Amino acid sequence: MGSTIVIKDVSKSFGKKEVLNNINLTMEPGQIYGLIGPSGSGKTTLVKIIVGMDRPSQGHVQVLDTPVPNLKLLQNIGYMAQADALYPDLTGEENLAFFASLFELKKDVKKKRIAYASELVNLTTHLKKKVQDYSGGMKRRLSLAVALIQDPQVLILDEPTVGIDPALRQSIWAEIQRLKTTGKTIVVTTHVMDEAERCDRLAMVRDGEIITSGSPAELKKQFAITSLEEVFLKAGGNKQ
Ligand SMILES: Nc1ncnc2c1ncn2[C@@H]1O[C@H](COP(=O)(O)OP(=O)(O)OP(=O)(O)O)[C@@H](O)[C@H]1O
Repeated sequence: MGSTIVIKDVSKSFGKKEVLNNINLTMEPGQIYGLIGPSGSGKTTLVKIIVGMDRPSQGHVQVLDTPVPNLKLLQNIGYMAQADALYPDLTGEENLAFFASLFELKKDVKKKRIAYASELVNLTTHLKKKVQDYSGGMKRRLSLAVALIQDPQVLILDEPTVGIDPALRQSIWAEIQRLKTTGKTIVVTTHVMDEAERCDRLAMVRDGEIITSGSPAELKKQFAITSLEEVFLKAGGNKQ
């Protein structure tokens, strides 16, 4: 098998507005990739194209050697969107059961996955509550549990820890690191620099282009500075 994700010459326009310009990236198993860049730079558009929710205007994407979009691929892609896509009238548990039912999971596996995912995001004691009564952070946590429910090979997390308190953020990151050691490919968009530090590779997106990429240490070296925050400000900040 080749790379998990191959993004080749991808551009995307909405009407006359070009949002992505000739993106090329490959992503390998057992690695965490961070997409960082200012608001509106195109990160969400890029991850939606990887998932197959948006189509590129030019270029193409392959995930697990399969051209995107492909319905079967969704069994192997866990996607946590920036906006929570949950059913407010259902309980947390019912939401998880519903999303689990979209995948080919045996009954006992499904039960275990629901227990694992709700435990991971610390929602076990709130599973019987309706989602409309959840706080914003609880909804984010449930969305993360949904993304993990089918034990996908590829995890795509769009700002996964926004609204999540520091202690839980630590445990979620510990789990992301563990999942990586099982060979999964993880893509995270983030504005949080200590999260960017935890990625193996970073791609900095600005105005729809990848202006630089490399490991956190490489980027710091390239810009001769010690913190990623400075890399962000130097390379990713407002255009002068
Ligand atoms: N469906 C759409 N129609 C028109 N313009 C869009 C659409 N989706 C995104 N855009 C535009 O594309 C640009 C990139 O948006 P995108 O959400 O990808 O940025 P982002 O880097 O993820 O931002 P943030 O960090 O704030 O989430 C923005 O200017 C946005 O307004």
